[in-house]
Amino acid sequence: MNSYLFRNVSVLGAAPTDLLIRDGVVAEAGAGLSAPDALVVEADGLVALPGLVDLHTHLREPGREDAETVETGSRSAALGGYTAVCAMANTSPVADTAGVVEQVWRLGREAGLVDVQPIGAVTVGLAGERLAELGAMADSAARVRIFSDDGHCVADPRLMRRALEYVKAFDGIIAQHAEEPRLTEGAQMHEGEVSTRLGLTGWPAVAEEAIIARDVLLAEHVGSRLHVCHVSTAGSVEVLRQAKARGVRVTAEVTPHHLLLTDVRAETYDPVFKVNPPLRTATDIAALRAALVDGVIDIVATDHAPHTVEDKECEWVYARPGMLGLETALSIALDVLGPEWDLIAERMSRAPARIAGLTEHGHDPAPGAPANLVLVDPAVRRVIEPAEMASRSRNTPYARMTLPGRIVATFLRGEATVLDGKAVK
Ligand SMILES: NC(=O)N[C@@H](CC(=O)O)C(=O)O
Ligand SMILES: [Zn+2]
Ligand SMILES: [Zn+2]
Repeated sequence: MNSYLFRNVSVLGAAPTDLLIRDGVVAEAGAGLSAPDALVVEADGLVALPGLVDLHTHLREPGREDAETVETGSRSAALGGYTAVCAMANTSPVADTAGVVEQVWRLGREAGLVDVQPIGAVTVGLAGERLAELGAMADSAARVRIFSDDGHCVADPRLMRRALEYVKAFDGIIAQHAEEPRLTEGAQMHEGEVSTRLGLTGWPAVAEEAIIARDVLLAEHVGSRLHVCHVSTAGSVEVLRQAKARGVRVTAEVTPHHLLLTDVRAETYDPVFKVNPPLRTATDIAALRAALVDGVIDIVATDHAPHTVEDKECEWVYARPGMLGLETALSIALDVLGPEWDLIAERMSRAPARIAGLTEHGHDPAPGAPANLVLVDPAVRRVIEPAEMASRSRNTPYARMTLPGRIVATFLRGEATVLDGKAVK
């Protein structure tokens, strides 16, 4: 096992110091450390953060290895500064059995670039009809604690209630894709001025808000934990604000793209901007940003959703919804929040690690902490080139945009997964 000595690193923006990484932990911190056996990383100008944790990643394996694999998605994650990702269940076959979640978990260990924590499906085949074997997935080697039918909403309120009740026994969470399906039939983009002008069927904000309102009431009624995926509207923020004020056990995420891009992008008819929930308005963005700062929204999660060229470079109405996110998330956060390192560490590492129960992750780099961390150069501005991404897919909405921040190095349990901005394996 290698040891590393970071010279003159700024831990979360503090005055520069040295950090010694040894045996998988941060062994020492302080000025002028020496360790003759350690590999030296000259870290002037670099900021050390706890390794990022993504609560919402689509790795596509098993079933759509042409779009992403556990390995390529893990590499994408490491390059984005992540040390752990939660893999969504909408694979083929669906991750609705102990067998499939164990397979994904094992593939993650084999790739060895980030910790891959499988999410289990709530219902068999994501069909929304009967509960999947939640207990068996929880007891499996993958130790599943988060369950989600993401891509689909658990629309049946009785099923949602039973799922919330069921996972309470092992402090599990239901992560809901909040979309009332009857209100979004045929929907192509946010329902508003732009959809009217373009003549595309709208996805109204109320389709999200109505499900969140229902679910916080259900979670309150049964005393269970609810997590709301990809919150996208100002109205959702208000529902969550009220629920949290009443003490409902609800957490919520926002994606980088919903913090930055609006429905006006649909004017290009470029399906790279087609996503679920859809890009909303500037008013929504302002509310989401404020909620992320004040804590009504707990975390940033990427909803990294790779799709092949065939599924994406076609007419808007035929294109699959979804965008890449892992390799650009920290840059978007920096762009949106500025160098607010403590806030970024909280929303992108500590809080998601807490919610997911990933106890090895989300620790600030300090003596005794597991060495899951990332070194960022905030001074660099980089041009996003889809062809340079490690993801097997190319559907980034940020192509050719200039964004702040470069991930210089990522460490998983004290071993580099990224060095000099390049994946180690
Ligand atoms: N976000 C998306 O537009 N697509 C996701 C599913 C989802 O997150 O709902 C996908 O799996 O492609
Ligand atoms: Zn979703
Ligand atoms: Zn998703």
